[in-house]
Amino acid sequence: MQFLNCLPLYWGLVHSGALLDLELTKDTPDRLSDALVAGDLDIGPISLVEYLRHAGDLAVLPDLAVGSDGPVLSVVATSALPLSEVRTVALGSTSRTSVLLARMLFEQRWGLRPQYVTMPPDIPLMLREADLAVTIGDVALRATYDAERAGPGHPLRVFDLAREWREWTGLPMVFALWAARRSFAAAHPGVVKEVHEAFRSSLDAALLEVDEVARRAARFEVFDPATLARYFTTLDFRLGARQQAGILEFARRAAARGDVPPLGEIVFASV
Ligand SMILES: C=C(O[C@@H]1C=C(C(=O)O)C=C[C@H]1O)C(=O)O
Repeated sequence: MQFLNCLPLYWGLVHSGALLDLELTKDTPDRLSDALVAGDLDIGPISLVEYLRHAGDLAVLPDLAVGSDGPVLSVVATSALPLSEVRTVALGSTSRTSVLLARMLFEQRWGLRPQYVTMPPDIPLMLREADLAVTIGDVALRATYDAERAGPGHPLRVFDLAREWREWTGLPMVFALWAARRSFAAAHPGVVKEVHEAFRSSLDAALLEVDEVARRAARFEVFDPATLARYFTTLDFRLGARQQAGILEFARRAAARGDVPPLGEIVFASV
């Protein structure tokens, strides 16, 4: 995914030369999700909502996710107004899960009924059309840091949607996971295992030397090394019991609203 959040996952692939014989694809999460579902990708990251819509066709790679157990810094609602005065909401077009999370929070947690419009993820443009903007990824991370740096004088309020979810449910939020199409996993178990191992060890290596990863990444990103190191260690890449409980709770609430079919169980690929 062409977001900073995946850099630790891909970091070690470059060093180890793993997966060089596979074709790697880079795109926004919404497009990668569509490609996996359509069968144009065999293994890839998938936004949680899209997983829930197609769980029957997919096998989840264990122990790999993009989420957070508390604030995530890069999934935010931004507004010049207090929430109670928000009437219109612009939802960023690269997100599937965070925009549904935002709707749940508005409607079920805060008891508000704003009008929604979907737009490309550009906060100034979104705030020209709507009272509040929901964005993910690097744009959202920038908004968090601008607000932190400016302090109380900042004209915009920034709401971290993973923090809101955690306060609401007591659980981590999982935004994306990795999955293979089940037909592919059945036909090529060795490839799924190899890809899983490559990602896992890449991630472990990156998190072990996170300051070095942040320092190098800062050379070609707008964020400084300390900011990047904090972000990489804020993200939760695990898919353990708590994260799975977070997924099941999100699935239950999303199904109750009619946004996704009910989730039976999470079927994992054997690796
Ligand atoms: C934490 C993030 O999670 C992302 C949120 C997604 C979504 O809302 O659909 C999809 C992929 C994840 O990368 C982020 O992008 O900042």
